[in-house]
Amino acid sequence: MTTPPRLEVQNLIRAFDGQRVVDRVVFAVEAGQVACLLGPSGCGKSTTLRLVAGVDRPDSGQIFVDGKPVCDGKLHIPPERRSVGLMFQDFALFPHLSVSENVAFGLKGGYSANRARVAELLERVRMSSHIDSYPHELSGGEQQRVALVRALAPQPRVLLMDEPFSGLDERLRDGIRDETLALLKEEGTAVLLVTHEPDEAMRMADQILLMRDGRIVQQGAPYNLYNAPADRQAAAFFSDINILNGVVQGALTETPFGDFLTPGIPDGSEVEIVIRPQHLKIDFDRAGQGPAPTHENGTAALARVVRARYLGRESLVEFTTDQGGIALNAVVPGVFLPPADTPMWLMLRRDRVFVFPKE
Ligand SMILES: Nc1ncnc2c1ncn2[C@@H]1O[C@H](COP(=O)(O)OP(=O)(O)OP(=O)(O)O)[C@@H](O)[C@H]1O
Repeated sequence: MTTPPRLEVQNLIRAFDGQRVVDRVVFAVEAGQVACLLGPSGCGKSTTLRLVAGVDRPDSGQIFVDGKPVCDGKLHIPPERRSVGLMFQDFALFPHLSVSENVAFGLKGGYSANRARVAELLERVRMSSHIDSYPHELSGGEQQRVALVRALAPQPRVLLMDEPFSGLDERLRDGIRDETLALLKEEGTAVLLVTHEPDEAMRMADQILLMRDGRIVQQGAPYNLYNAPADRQAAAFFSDINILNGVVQGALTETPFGDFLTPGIPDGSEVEIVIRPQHLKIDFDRAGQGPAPTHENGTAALARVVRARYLGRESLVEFTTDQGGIALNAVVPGVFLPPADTPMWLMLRRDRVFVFPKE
């Protein structure tokens, strides 16, 4: 017999004032997996999380924990009986309780009956020396670590996290994210984490659930979402993008960068050819001569520099192609600041190009 997923959600629908903010949402999270609900503000991420937590009820759909229903058309198991831990944005620790008492809060028998578990968890997040401190004596990052182990102390089957790192200083964030991830993996908890930051989802998730207007528009490993986005908006969510517009003729679309295969799209349809700025190749002009076409990069097109800016780790160079006046941005590692009007040859890495019917 196969083990059911730790968390499974089937056809979840929730509407406010007749407007669906969660629309036929389906996903599953396995033990030891981090799934990130990712999407722009207002797309329904927090509402989905609240439904799973049990603090709100869906209009229809089912939620299962370890294969057992906790919510369906009739059944509504209250939040405290779902084996689900919560860690929300304002992870407020109880100010009148010490660190050890905070961590032991959800444990039967309190701190005195659970000294070993509390000590082990605090050790795990390097907070042992603060065991008797009170929340106001801790930094934001320290409070966050205590909040994490408080949520994990009762060994929930599923941990729900809503923008848990958003209150932290940016320099602290990466370290705490990595530490959190290591602890979650060790505990083997299934995690559903809400974020609107693609970088956070890429860093944390085994599985990204990309949401838009209440629906999950794509789900899969970070690599797949980045390298095989479902549509233009999904591509644009993870980085800036360049778009070349074209029209299909005989399963091909002609551009200054050569022809692109557009099979399955009817003749005369408009398409968008999308490429991320870091996937453009740039070559110098040699008296009007550019690089020869290649299988990997197609045909080179002559372009002029509009503006170049240094961004720290990389440089952003804006171009316009001579043919067709197409505006294209290229991201180049390090310092690369050619003056305006410099002619250069651009190529598109064919394996990094996405073709979508125009939306
Ligand atoms: N109790 C409610 N009553 C009416 N509308 C609500 C309620 N809760 C949420 N909404 C609406 O549902 C939509 C989705 O909200 P939700 O908080 O789930 O989005 P989100 O993706 O988590 O956004 P954010 O990242 O800004 O928190 C929003 O338009 C919001 O105004």
